[in-house]
Amino acid sequence: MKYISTRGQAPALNFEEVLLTGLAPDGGLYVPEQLPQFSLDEIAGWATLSYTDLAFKIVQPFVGGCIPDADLKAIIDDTYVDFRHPAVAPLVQLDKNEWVLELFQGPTLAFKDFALQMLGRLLDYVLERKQQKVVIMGATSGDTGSAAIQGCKRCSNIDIFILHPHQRVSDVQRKQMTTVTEGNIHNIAVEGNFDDCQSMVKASFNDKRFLPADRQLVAVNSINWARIMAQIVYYFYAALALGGPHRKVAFSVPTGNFGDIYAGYLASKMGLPIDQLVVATNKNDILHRCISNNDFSKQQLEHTLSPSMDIVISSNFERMLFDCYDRDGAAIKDLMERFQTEDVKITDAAFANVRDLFDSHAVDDEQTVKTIAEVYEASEYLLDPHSAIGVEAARAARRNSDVPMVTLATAHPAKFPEAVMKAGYPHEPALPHHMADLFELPERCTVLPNDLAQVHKFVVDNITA
Ligand SMILES: Cc1ncc(COP(=O)(O)O)c(C=O)c1O
Ligand SMILES: N[C@@H](CCOP(=O)(O)O)C(=O)O
Repeated sequence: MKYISTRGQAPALNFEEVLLTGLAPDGGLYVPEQLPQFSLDEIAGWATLSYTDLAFKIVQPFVGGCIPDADLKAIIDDTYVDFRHPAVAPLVQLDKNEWVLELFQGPTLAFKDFALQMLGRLLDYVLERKQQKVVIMGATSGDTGSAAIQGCKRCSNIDIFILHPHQRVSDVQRKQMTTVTEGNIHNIAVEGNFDDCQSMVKASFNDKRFLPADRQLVAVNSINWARIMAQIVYYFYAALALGGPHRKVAFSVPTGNFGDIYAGYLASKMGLPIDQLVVATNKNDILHRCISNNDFSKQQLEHTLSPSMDIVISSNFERMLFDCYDRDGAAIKDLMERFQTEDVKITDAAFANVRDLFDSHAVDDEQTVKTIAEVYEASEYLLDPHSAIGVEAARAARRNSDVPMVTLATAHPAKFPEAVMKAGYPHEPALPHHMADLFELPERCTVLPNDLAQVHKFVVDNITA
């Protein structure tokens, strides 16, 4: 399995190389040259597999022999041990043909654990084998950071630096990151927004000269292909549980960096019959405007009750556009470079492709709160604000009520007490047992200005010997 860049000018890599990188040297993102294809009969044969056995079937072809099967199987078997539900990703029914897929049963209570528990173990395995030390830089709007820290904190070959927007993540999210005080974990609160953090991380990948020569820079954000790969699995798992592949299923996905829904799009390209993919956004609705109206113009980032989706510049949309432009790397390079400085439109042909693949809907804070309240009233099921946006978008954009519609519940409501209590829930939702002492633990975090040179100095000064 080879991985190529969306901008067409970088050397192809194998899985191990792509795991240990971030952006391609031409500024693009890596994607598989060819996707594995599964027949309906093959997929149907997986209906009784456990989550981990299914994950192995889907992940193994992407690894392309870089890790022996027995070792890969052991890594995947270990990946979900800390999930709190035996199904790993349980489905909960809200109404006739309306479901939520709970992706928050992992250690940090968000869907990011699915990929970052695996990524941490893959990195540990590969780095031990190569006896190599690396630096991780990641940007978070609240959830990737803690999931990456939990996934990687035991890896002695990794120093991890996580940038989050200062005072713009929830208290639970911040404490999940800053109370992990192992020496190789560094939290940086940037005086800026998530886009600022993400653009500093991407700039670091584009020019790595700030790092000592013996350290490679590795990504934990969804620019890292391995993140996307692990997220494909739960689309198959949910569809199989609801009668797939011989019955189509629809998905609604709370969206920010476009990694999660892109994984759903890949699942369908790999052979899973999916009826509809709904891109659900908050008021930061560039993706909704682009998908519905070919308006790909950047607007000021707004802070909302769903802070993890407060993202304007969405990394993985480029991966999807690459396909919608018939894999024309030069056209994507031109489009993405112009997108930095001007309002762009995608070509008519690419727009038609996008419209074929996705529906979209944007939900503001007022409606988010209303949906949390309505769903709780109707079924006593408490949604977090991100998942509520997914449910609301599913209801608004749904095309066929005979098809099961699955909303990805991307976070646990206890991470976002503000939104939940605005919806009339009488108290802060309880944190699961393993986090009961979160608010008593000491925190370690460094506040830095929105300045790349200062962030780089901090990174270099804190790399362990
Ligand atoms: C809780 C939650 N929901 C949804 C999203 C959006 O997912 P994606 O960035 O993969 O589109 C995020 C962050 O990315 C998140 O943390
Ligand atoms: N919502 C994310 C933003 C980063 O997204 P990623 O999937 O690219 O890591 C977060 O919670 O940090």
